[in-house]
Amino acid sequence: MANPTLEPGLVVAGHGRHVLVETPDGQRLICHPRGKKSQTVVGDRVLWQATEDEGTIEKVLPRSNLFYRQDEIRTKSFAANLDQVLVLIAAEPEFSESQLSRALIAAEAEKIKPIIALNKSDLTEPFGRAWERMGVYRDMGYSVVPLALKPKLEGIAATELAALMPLLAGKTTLVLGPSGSGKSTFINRLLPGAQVLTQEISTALNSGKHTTTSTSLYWVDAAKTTAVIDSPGFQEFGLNHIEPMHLASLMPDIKAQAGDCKFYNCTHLHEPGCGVLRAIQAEGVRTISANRFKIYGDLFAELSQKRY
Ligand SMILES: Nc1nc2c(ncn2[C@@H]2O[C@H](COP(=O)(O)OP(=O)(O)OP(=O)(O)O)[C@@H](O)[C@H]2O)c(=O)[nH]1
Ligand SMILES: [Zn+2]
Repeated sequence: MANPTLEPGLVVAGHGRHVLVETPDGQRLICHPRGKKSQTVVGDRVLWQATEDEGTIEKVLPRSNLFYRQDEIRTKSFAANLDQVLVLIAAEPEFSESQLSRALIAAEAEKIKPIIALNKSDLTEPFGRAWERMGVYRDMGYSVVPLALKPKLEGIAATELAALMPLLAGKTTLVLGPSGSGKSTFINRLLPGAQVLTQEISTALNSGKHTTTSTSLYWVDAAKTTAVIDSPGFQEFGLNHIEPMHLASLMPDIKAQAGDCKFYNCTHLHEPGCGVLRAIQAEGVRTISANRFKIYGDLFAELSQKRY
């Protein structure tokens, strides 16, 4: 039997090694990890033990998934136990297709469903161009949702947000995106009180220091069935944890053509009888865009470098 003094909880915010744990009755308290090694992330289900006024994390329960990126020197975990990842990009600043693809690949690798949201639909011209660029992602089966999150744009904003809500309902969604895409605006549209909450959490976790928490989980509904997790904008999205030979299977457009390659261990870069290269060289309708094939090739090279 489990130790009776261990209480269950959900990690709802994290800053460095200190986390905020929510108990089943809705209380929140600061917890510290026991020992140096235990790493908790937002979304973790844990068992904690009360100390004088705070708590220690005694155990992290098994995760259904962990969404993370990894560069040469370190692993950066975003969150655990996710149902889906909402990749929020915008008409402006222009997003990098390589960064978008990396986020999608990381999600596929953990079998987490990605949804793409393209914000700032009010900026008609750049939005039109961006929407067109998203065509290949729609073709490979991803949901691409238009958004206008800026509060002033009540008309479109309300309709588009309403259209997104059924996709979020009953799920835990990590919101991910480059700086300036509108992540804070999104959280504040969904939860008008979120800014205040973020501030309170920051203050609690940093003992008043002026730094923001890195990641927080917000309940969207009173019944606590729908949650969104925000995360800080990222610059680099390393995928060092992915084997180069596994890459094609995580890119739906490449995967779709990789079935009839002559060699079972085809890298899809130079082999004769390669289905991917055939698709790239085909006249007429392109099933793999030149951009995506370049991203594949660049990533394959990057992931094939000596690992540490
Ligand atoms: N035109 C337009 N601007 C928007 C829209 N949504 C957000 N913005 C603006 O885009 C800018 C960036 O929005 P934020 O919500 O701060 O973006 P963020 O993703 O949280 O950025 P970081 O905090 O840097 O990660 C702000 O000036 C917003 O007002 C939109 O639908 N249309
Ligand atoms: Zn091939």
